[in-house]
Amino acid sequence: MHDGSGRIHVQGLNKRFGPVHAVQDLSFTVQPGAVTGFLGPNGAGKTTALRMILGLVTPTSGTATINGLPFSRLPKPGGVVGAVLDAHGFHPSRTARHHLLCYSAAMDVPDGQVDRALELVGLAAAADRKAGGFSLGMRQRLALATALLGDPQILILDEPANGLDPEGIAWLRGFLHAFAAGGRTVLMSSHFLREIEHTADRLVIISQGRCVYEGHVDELRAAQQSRALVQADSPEALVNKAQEAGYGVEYLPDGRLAVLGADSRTVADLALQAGVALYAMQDERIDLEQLFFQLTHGQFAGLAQHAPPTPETWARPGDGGGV
Ligand SMILES: Nc1ncnc2c1ncn2[C@@H]1O[C@H](COP(=O)(O)OP(=O)(O)OP(=O)(O)O)[C@@H](O)[C@H]1O
Repeated sequence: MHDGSGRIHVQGLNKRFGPVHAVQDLSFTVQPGAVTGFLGPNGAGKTTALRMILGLVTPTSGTATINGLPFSRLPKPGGVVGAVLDAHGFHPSRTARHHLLCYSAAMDVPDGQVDRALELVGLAAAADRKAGGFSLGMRQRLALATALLGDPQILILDEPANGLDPEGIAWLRGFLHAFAAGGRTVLMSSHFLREIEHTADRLVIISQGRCVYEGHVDELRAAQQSRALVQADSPEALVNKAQEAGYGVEYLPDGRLAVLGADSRTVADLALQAGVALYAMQDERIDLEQLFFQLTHGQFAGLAQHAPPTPETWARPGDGGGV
């Protein structure tokens, strides 16, 4: 039964495993009607946080609630949350349908939901094939079908795009968008911003167990100002015109101008108004991946000091280096 909220609320969550402080004072909210990407480098604490939300790991302190309740107190949790933490736990000799029937019986869900779930994830044609012969992409879909059995309000997916080919990623994106557009909630983890930036509407980025960003993907892009790089025959006249229009301008060492927050089309219009000829224009795109590295820098600090081996490391004695 859906109560119309579909909100996940994490407040001051901490988890220690002996000396490892896996999740540190983590707070964020996941809203319904959107896909929220839960992002962080390897070891950032994503899986631990998801497991705490799902009541599989006990927090050292803090709370995680779904629709205002801890997972363990949700009435009929299968109808509220469907989760995929691992797409590998299938009995290899069981068919996809048989696998789902085992779960539907355990969840007290009508058997009709099995065929619906297989249809929803595009596995209807493979329903009677053994899961042991499934590709990684098919296993991901079967895991998703399992999560959908209870017709949940919320999907929590740990690295659902892992191992998917581009077609599989595009399919997953369309699936999750439609699910969220119907007013439901998606929380999905990933360690690649690129993999998630066109799927997620909102982002929660963590590093070393702490939240370093929570907000819309577009806001993150906007935080990194774009700029147009131009070569002008009369830079001073263009600078004056751009400043009049409210744009900041920087002189680059190579003689070009960088007009901050503008695209090349806007700068071309300004140049036309100022009677300035332009010889070259380039839009500098916002590199979200770079921003992600900056935000999670602390996590990589130790690794960065350990430079990868050089080609000399692999040279065998007596190698002349020629081919
Ligand atoms: N059961 C456990 N016992 C001890 N340490 C653990 C346990 N589970 C996780 N950790 C540690 O907690 C930290 C966070 O791990 P976690 O798996 O939550 O990160 P993650 O962001 O999901 O990483 P990845 O993207 O590599 O899966 C890591 O240092 C990990 O080694």
